[in-house]
Amino acid sequence: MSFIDARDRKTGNPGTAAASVRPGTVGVLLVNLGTPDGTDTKSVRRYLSEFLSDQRVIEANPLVWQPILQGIVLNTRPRKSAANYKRVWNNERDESPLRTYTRGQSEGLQARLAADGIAVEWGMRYGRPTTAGAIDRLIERGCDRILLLPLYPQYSATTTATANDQAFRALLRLRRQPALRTMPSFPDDPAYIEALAASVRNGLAKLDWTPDVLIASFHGLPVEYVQRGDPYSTECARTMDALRQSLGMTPREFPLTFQSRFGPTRWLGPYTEPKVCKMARTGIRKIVVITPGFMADCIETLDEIGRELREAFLHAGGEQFATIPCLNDSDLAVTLLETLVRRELSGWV
Ligand SMILES: C=CC1=C(C)c2cc3[nH]c(cc4nc(cc5[nH]c(cc1n2)c(C)c5CCC(=O)O)C(CCC(=O)O)=C4C)c(C)c3C=C
Ligand SMILES: [Fe+2]
Ligand SMILES: [Fe+2]
Repeated sequence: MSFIDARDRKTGNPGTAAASVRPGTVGVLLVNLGTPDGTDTKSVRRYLSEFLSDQRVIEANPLVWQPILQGIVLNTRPRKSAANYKRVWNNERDESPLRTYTRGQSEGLQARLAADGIAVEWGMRYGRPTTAGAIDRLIERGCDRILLLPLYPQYSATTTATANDQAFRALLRLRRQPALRTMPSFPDDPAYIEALAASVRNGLAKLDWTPDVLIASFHGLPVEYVQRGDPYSTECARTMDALRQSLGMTPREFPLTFQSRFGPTRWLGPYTEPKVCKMARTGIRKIVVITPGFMADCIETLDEIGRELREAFLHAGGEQFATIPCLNDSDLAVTLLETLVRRELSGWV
């Protein structure tokens, strides 16, 4: 038995590899990070185990890292993370907000592209729905050309590259592969900056107070990864330069910070929480926080920023704290995705 046949059988979907392709259909696959299936410790442990075993995410030697992960991290972190996930969970759908918004983005984009005969599906890098399953669904819908769109405006090997890896890994199973095109990151694309600027303006207009400072908090990354060539921090800076210019703000009025530090190594700074607490202690009383690197609200924005950072700022002497939601499945987000996709499909449609 060949490798490919064995894998086709394993998916239980041998027909997708050959028979059902109607040549000519173009598909778009939105990929986000991933999320646990439930808020129980076991589901969170399973998810974190897959996520933190990815060598794109943790570059340490697996012979050293796996005993630490399995023996220490996965015996402590899942309980705390499960409690955090419970606080932000979408109980109506029994799923995490990240999954709800990613589905919403996919459905919104599908509605915009249906008349052009373009199929849209969504999947996750870790957990469910899987990237491979989403590719299978696109193939079942007749796609022989797929545009892969990792939902990260700023490129990082830890996010964009591993999403691409996973899609190409899924193709390993297939005898007849679709063509796969990957979307470049879009850190200062005018369509992205316009959507962010509009969301800032909308968010500020809803407040009956004016912030002393607007803070842009991005997910962090180990400094060492940047030193080895990851362009993430440069791309975050490009986003901020363009967004400040669009809003007519200075770095002092609209600083860039990094959140979600994990582990003992040095991460990109300044770290969001110490920076914000220092601001509170030095007389800044009212802040608004936006998280432009996240296309959808998730545990990192809703709990770490919306709850933990709020508490820390108020505790340090702050008086007013608000967050601006991520683009989520708003019209702004869907218009952004449609603009990026239509441009990137040039030559295919
Ligand atoms: C070394 C560890 C990590 C790196 C590197 C990392 C990079 C990175 N992550 C995102 C986006 C998200 N991360 C999310 C959660 C999350 N991230 C890490 C660790 C690293 N991330 C952990 C351990 C967790 C889980 C948090 C917990 O409380 O257990 C999420 C949210 C997922 C959700 O379901 O809500 C996102 C989104 C980016 C953009 C990035 C690199 C730039
Ligand atoms: Fe992360
Ligand atoms: Fe976090």
